[in-house]
Amino acid sequence: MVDKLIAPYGGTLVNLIDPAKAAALRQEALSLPSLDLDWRQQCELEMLMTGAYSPLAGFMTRAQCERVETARQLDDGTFWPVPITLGSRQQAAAGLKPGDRVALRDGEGFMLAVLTVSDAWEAHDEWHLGGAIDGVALPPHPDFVSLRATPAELRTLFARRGWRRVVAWQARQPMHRAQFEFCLKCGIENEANLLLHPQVGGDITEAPAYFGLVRSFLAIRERFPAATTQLSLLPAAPREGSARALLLRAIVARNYGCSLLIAGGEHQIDGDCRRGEDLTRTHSDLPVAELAERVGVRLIAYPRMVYVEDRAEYLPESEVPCGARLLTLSGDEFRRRMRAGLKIPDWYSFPEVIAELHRQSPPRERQGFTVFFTGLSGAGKSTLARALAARLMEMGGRCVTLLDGDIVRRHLSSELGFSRAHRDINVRRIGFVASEITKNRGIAICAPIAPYRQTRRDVRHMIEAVGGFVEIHVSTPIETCETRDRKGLYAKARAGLIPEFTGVSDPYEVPEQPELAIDTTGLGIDEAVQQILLKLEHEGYLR
Ligand SMILES: Nc1ncnc2c1ncn2[C@@H]1O[C@H](COP(=O)(O)OS(=O)(=O)O)[C@@H](OP(=O)(O)O)[C@H]1O
Ligand SMILES: Nc1ncnc2c1ncn2[C@@H]1O[C@H](COP(=O)(O)OP(=O)(O)O)[C@@H](O)[C@H]1O
Repeated sequence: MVDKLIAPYGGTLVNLIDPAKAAALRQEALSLPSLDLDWRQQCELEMLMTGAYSPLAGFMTRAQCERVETARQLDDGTFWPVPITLGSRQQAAAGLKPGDRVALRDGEGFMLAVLTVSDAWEAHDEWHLGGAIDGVALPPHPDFVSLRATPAELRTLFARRGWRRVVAWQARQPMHRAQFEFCLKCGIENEANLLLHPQVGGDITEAPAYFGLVRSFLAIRERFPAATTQLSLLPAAPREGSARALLLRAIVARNYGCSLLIAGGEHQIDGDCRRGEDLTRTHSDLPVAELAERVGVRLIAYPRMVYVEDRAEYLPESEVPCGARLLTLSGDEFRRRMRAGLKIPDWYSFPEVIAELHRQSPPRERQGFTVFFTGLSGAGKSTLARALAARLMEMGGRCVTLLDGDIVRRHLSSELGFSRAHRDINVRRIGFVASEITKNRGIAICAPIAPYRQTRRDVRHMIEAVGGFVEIHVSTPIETCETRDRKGLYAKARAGLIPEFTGVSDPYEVPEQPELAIDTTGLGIDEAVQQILLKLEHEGYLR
């Protein structure tokens, strides 16, 4: 049995923040240029400053990157698998040269560190900066404060609890029973403690699923023996699942005090469980296990785990008795059931974990969505939007917001006209408000002309990230609209009294793939609304 926690990679744990110097650095930064880091760069900086990337003490220079790419070595010959770099497209980065100092800030201007530039080069339309870091403060994380710990803090905690051999589970995905059982088994077989280290680096405003992930870990933590298991958040940004990235994770695990790392075991988008063997052997161009040994961390390949019904337990496939009845659920089937709100069997995942995932992304009928009408003036957008809102409110149980053109132009866009630029601003504002409503699980109904394809596409992307988006092209031809001419605008436009009038003297780009197209010529309003309701029902938005 080992008698001490594994030493950090390179021997000493790096800590780039000296609180005694912070005030002086902040003062100096008043006269320094600044770079704003995006969330990914902030993650990398945090990993450097806390020593998770020990022995690195800054971003790599070009020569160091090349050496890592070709020989996988740092200057002193230490093995290192991936370049750690800082690239920026900001103007402030362009003029920097070796010897310059630059303040690194988060998107809000909060100061994180000062970088002393030792190399600056241009590649892929970006300025790359290498150099040493003087840390001022870690990026602020207002969420899950009690679950955050630096490598030094975790090491102190482990030492206090008498932990000497720790196995890490670094995951970007929720843990189900197969992974749970395997982690338990690893702990027992290796006489090791377990660090559950979900990888949570990301932009929380863009990826709200992160909260559900962490809550699902809080739920499953209760299933592990409390005395031997620790849950903490790893502020690392996602990387592709390559062998090199795995080796970097091994270094990170070591710096956090772990001498064992479980490799693989997460569900992939393509539906199958990624197996440790895939990473350590089959798909690798590197002798991964050997290199991991140089890092000092033993990789434990996650095998294919199957549920053996007769024994009511999970086993690695290789240990399954001959002829045993097995149960499996593919990743695709799991996601289909989650989307539809169907039951997930208890043998697959713990009910409290599923409950957290459901809370985070409820089935479609409880998600927010936006119905986005687009079409010419007089096509019937407002009429249909109002009638649809009324029908949805009549059904009850959902909050419906109508963002009709008139309302928006009065309250949000009163200063705007009808130039292309102004129409774009108008439609993007509508999209932003609708995305907030959708994110908070309401129904937004929008009815602008929205004549430009690209703008509509951008709005769709923004909203689809947080819920549903249903585009309805009210495709009533201009002849009908002009005959209706409810407000007399077409007559005025033809007479040249209104410039830039959509369909007359301004373009309307027809939607290519709307969820629904409705020509209201000779169609009753009720019939049209019925078509929309059927569509919403069919897509799963309505019960
Ligand atoms: N030049 C010009 N072109 C088109 N429409 C005009 C114009 N000038 C005023 N109006 C009136 O404004 C309404 C369209 O505003 P929107 O906010 O929906 O337009 S846009 O999406 O920003 O293009 C539109 O209302 P609807 O008839 O309800 O579509 C018109 O009544
Ligand atoms: N099936 C239908 N759907 C919507 N509007 C219709 C329909 N049939 C006739 N109309 C009439 O067409 C006009 C559409 O005007 P409006 O809804 O203000 O259009 P928009 O908002 O697209 O400018 C209204 O006078 C409405 O009564």
